[in-house]
Amino acid sequence: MQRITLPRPDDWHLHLRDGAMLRAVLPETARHFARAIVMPNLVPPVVTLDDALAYRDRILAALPEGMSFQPLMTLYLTEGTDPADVERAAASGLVKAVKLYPAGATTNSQSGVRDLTRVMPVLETMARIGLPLCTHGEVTDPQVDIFDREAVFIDTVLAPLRRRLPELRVVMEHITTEEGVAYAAGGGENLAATITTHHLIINRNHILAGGIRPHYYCLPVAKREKHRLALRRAATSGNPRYFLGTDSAPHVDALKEHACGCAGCFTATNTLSLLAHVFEEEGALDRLEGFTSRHGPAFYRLPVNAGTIALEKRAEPCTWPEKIHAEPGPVTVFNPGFPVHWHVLP
Ligand SMILES: NC(=O)N[C@@H](CC(=O)O)C(=O)O
Ligand SMILES: [Zn+2]
Ligand SMILES: [Zn+2]
Repeated sequence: MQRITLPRPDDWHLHLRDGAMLRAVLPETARHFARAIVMPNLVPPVVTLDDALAYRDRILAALPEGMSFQPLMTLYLTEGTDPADVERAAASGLVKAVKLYPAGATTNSQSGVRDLTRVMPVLETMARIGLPLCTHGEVTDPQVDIFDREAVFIDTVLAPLRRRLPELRVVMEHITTEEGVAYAAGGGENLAATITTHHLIINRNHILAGGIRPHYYCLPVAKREKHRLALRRAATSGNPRYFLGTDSAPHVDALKEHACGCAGCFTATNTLSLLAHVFEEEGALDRLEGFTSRHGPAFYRLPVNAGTIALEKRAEPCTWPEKIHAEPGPVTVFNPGFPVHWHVLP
């Protein structure tokens, strides 16, 4: 029997939603993760420090008795964001990043940024105080093929921005391409990238070949196999530029299994077991703790968590509920499509 022990992990990109959905999904994350960077794409979005503090209170109120979890808050960058509010938010110690959604790029991104020049005063403030910018790195130009939108974002938005403001600290969220892997590798210490669990497991065939599988549809959409392999090499490389951001994104089944289905994979429940499986396949189990527990805190300038979590490889496969039952409706748990034997110990 094989066993591994990790410093308690963190999730550097998570969607918790609000209200009844928040209550249903929060325990799935808090069971295994000590902290998470909580995405601000609520309706209406979490824009100001006051919004973030109120949302943080709702998250803590939704946490079941006996569980501990620290939400690391983010602000949703809009063209009306006030640099002084961002500076106060950073000084509060409770807001750890600002999130850039190009308007129209993904779920609830309508209030995002259309013209980067309008947010330059905010970005200059963030560069000065060292507050990271988390990016949903896809262009929204309908002329650009959806499979190219990340690479085009890097060339036409991110690289020019970083040349203009090299001190700005940037996290490329949920990278999905070899171009993303390469750009993050060469970006120096002000740049990092999160990688999701599902993008290490599925490529675009999983979504489209032999029938359309809406529960594998997320944004950025999974790409061809060579990109998945590049992500696996990056995640298991030991390079501190890369760390885990699950992008676990619950949507009720009725909205996933729909003529115009929502983007998002819900992986909070089984992420750690899946990651152990992937890292073992890559012969890199010893590097799992860097990815889940050390590289993220190093970038965000936070301590590594004091507690630990153990996983054990057993002959019998893990079992998970097929769905989480939230009051607004069931949420399908990500199905990797193969048996997984790494059990998280209670
Ligand atoms: N990743 C997704 O496919 N969906 C996310 C938004 C996002 O992270 O882009 C969501 O909020 O549902
Ligand atoms: Zn995103
Ligand atoms: Zn996300």
